[in-house]
Amino acid sequence: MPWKPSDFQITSLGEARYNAADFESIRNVTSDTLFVNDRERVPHQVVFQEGDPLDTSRAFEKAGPREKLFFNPGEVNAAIVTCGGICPGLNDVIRALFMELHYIYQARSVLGFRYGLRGFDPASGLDPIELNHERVSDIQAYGGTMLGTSRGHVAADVVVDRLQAHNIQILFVIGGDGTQRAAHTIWEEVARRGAKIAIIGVPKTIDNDINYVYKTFGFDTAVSFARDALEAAHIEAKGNPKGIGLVKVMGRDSGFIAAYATLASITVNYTLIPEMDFHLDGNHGLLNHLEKRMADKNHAVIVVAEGAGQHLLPESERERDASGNIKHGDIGVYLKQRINQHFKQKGLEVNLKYFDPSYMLRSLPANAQDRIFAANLARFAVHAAMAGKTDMMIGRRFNQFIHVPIPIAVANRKKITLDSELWMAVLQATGQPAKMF
Ligand SMILES: Nc1ncnc2c1ncn2[C@@H]1O[C@H](COP(=O)(O)OP(=O)(O)O)[C@@H](O)[C@H]1O
Ligand SMILES: O=P(O)(O)OC[C@H]1O[C@](O)(COP(=O)(O)O)[C@@H](O)[C@@H]1O
Ligand SMILES: [Mg+2]
Repeated sequence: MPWKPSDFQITSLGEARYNAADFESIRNVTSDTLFVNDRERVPHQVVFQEGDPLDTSRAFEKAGPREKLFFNPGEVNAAIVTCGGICPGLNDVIRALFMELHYIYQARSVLGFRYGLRGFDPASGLDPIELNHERVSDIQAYGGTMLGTSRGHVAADVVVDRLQAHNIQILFVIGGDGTQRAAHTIWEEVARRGAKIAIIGVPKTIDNDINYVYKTFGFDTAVSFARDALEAAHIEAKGNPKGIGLVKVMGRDSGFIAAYATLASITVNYTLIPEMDFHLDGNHGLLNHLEKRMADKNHAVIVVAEGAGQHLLPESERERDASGNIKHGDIGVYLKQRINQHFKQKGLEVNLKYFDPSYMLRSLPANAQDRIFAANLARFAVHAAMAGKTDMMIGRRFNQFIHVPIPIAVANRKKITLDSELWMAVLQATGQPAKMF
């Protein structure tokens, strides 16, 4: 999508009306030097040609506590909702949002809407819960989200009716690309009504496919778990005559989990991701290559992302989920069948062990890195909201937390490019051919 200067402008609810320093609790933790002003920018690119000027026309607002606030914190009723698939760290975000709102800004109340956008629909019969210290204090120890989540459409006017009925001034929307699109439509409805409600996105996805967040929370935890699965597959492959370990991991449209788990484990011989084209048959196809490797090395490990090789599957297997996302056919099971069939037809022995740890790596509590990152996103989200920013998501680039207008964040999905350093590293670590077709 082409960038226009106006794309970079963060939407605000209006002029700042309060001084953060007037509020005792904020003054206690925020020194003057910590305040970030609205003119501080993080450039879109940091690599440039010597002699060429750095293009600063495309830059993001730097996130952080503002000296001037739009809301009087003590009058704020905030709400939180988690949408889409679960992910390690969701509870850390909820907990940190509550703690920052309650203890630092001393907001009046924090409500948690249940089971994603569905919780806003009166027809669902789901009432929001009032969060307090006791309710959130230990939730980080558990995977999933204490609020529940869901997929499926709920009209923006239904959501805004409910926000207004509860006199909410700030809504934190934790979710992936679909959720951020929903957040944008909610903001459009808020703006249409001229309501003073800030809509702030916190990016969440196990697939790590959201732009302008170098890595989403939960991704690190998922990669560690996927690495364990790859190592188990390697042990099975080496421990059995003519062993093949085949592991399917999540990654609907982007193969980041497969790629990073490959690099973390270095036991993988073939990494198959949605971004690559590959064939099974033919001279250059995977099966022929695998046959040669098995003759040579007697074992192999393959990791496949769930969205890889969909062109190989029958069309009829493709459905959509309640949110409209394509439900992929099971490439893992298909590969298992085709590999077994290939070796059987050739009269060659093979012992294939199939691992499908996909849901397991989403449901874990966050590891140390993800916990730190998730809580930081939450803190920066509260700072942005209190300053009256809206229709934006917290991102992170070049080690800086930034404000990303939601339309920019969802304009493109983050994917692995096949000429990237990441993919070169995967090719080097696996030794697989750059083309398998
Ligand atoms: N384009 C869209 N406009 C409005 N709401 C959307 C849109 N896409 C998804 N949603 C809603 O956002 C929520 C989460 O979306 P989903 O795609 O399931 O997960 P994720 O946010 O993790 O990508 C669902 O309730 C879905 O209906
Ligand atoms: O079965 P579910 O819960 O709909 O989730 C499956 C999908 O969720 C994901 O784990 C993450 O997707 P989201 O980021 O959209 O939540 C995908 O990798 C996977 O295709
Ligand atoms: Mg999504």
